[in-house]
Amino acid sequence: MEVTTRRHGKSAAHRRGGAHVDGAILRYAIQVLDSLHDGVVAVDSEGYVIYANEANTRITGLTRDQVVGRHVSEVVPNSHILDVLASRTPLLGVRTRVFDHVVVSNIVPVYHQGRMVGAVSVFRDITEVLALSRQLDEARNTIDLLRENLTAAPVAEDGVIIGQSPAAQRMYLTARKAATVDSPVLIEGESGTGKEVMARLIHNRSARRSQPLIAVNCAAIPGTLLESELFGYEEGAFTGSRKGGRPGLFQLADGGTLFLDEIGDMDPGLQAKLLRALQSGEIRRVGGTTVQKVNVRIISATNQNLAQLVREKRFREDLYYRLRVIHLVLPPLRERRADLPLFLEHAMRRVCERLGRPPARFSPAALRALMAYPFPGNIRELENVVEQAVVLAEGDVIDVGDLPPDVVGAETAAAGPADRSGDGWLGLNDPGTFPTLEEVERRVLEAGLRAFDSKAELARHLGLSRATLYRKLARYGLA
Ligand SMILES: Nc1ncnc2c1ncn2[C@@H]1O[C@H](COP(=O)(O)OP(=O)(O)OP(=O)(O)O)[C@@H](O)[C@H]1O
Repeated sequence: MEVTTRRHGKSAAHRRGGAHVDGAILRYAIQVLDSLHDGVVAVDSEGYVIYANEANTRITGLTRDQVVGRHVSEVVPNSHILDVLASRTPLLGVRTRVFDHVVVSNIVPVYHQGRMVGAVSVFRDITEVLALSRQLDEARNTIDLLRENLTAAPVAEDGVIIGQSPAAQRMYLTARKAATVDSPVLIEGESGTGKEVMARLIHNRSARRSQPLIAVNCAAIPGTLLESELFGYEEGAFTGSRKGGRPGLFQLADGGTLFLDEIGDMDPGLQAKLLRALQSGEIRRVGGTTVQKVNVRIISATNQNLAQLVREKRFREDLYYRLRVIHLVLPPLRERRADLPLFLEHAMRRVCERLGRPPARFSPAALRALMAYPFPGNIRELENVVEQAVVLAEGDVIDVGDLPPDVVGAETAAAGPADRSGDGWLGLNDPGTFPTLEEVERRVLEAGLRAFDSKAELARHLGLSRATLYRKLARYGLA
């Protein structure tokens, strides 16, 4: 390779005389190239490597001996140097993966006396930059998530716990919107998840709040009786009917809200009459001939899967869609563990007030046991457990011994070494209880939240970034 300087117009080799100076300058130039932080690889016009600097070794892990003299395609199969040789035009800012590094290169053809003699690639390792930018993205996501949580709904309102989990907050926002309109609302959820509480919250925030909210449990009243309960009856409609007849709940709720609990248990004949009343906005008393206009907002609830009842033809499809204009699904407590401390504290305050006792608190061990218990009866069961414990406790600290045996047993079962080590812990012994991967992930996250002091520690242990852990927790309503 000939190296010349043009500082004084003449070649330095010519001025200082011969090969000795060329050699010195060449050595100096090579020192310069080797001291660069960026990698440099030069190839001849056929693509054989004639030079690679030290940074190339640091970045690619390949020594000079492994590179120089070999064809560039053997060294880095996806190298863009060959493209430059073929096109004879520079390629700037091109990104290439070299083994486990990502580099960004500027590749230019080298000309000597008008003839292309090769190409040189100067590249920079951006692996770390990419990793940092990924971390920055994750940090941004976490900030967004936290900001969303901070600016979202309150955690409690009018004695109703909303909860902190994103699922609960979303549900609350839907309920708040539901309060601004008159459309029918269907609330689904297991027993004790707070369906009636939610219905009252919607009514109390709506323009109808000064009018009555009438609640009726459709499962508790036999079909024919329920019809006259809902629509009222005329005098003489049936044996034993009251003189002058009686107004129905629709009439009593006029201007307000009618809460139809356990709607899934309504018999098919009555379903048809209810649908007619909702479509026309008119009701007809049992035994009556005239119709009466009513202005009633319907909120219905069920702990059954109404869509499934529709599929089984046990619930009218047209009525289902009529009732389900706004659809709220209340999660069971086991799917919103992050909200458990709020519910426990709320129940404790209420129970102590009701019993006229000074405020009590849970010992850490009692709290751990409660956090491990699945509460199949949901918030209602949680309230009963707290009341039982407060009644049994001697002082103002509720300890494990004050909790019902079921609750304590659950923790032992969840944490017992024999259980945890065996496949039985996840129900892997039986196809009937065999979990999906999602269920396994959820259960591991739930257990992790109990086992580790902080989410940062849990994320580290699971080998997840904090943002990924937060996203997963949010997905399962555990954030
Ligand atoms: N968000 C909440 N905040 C505070 N307490 C609640 C909340 N939700 C429910 N509760 C309490 O839990 C108990 C059960 O609530 P609710 O009767 O509304 O449940 P439900 O889903 O309608 O039950 P069911 O299906 O058995 O009728 C009530 O005592 C209620 O006060």
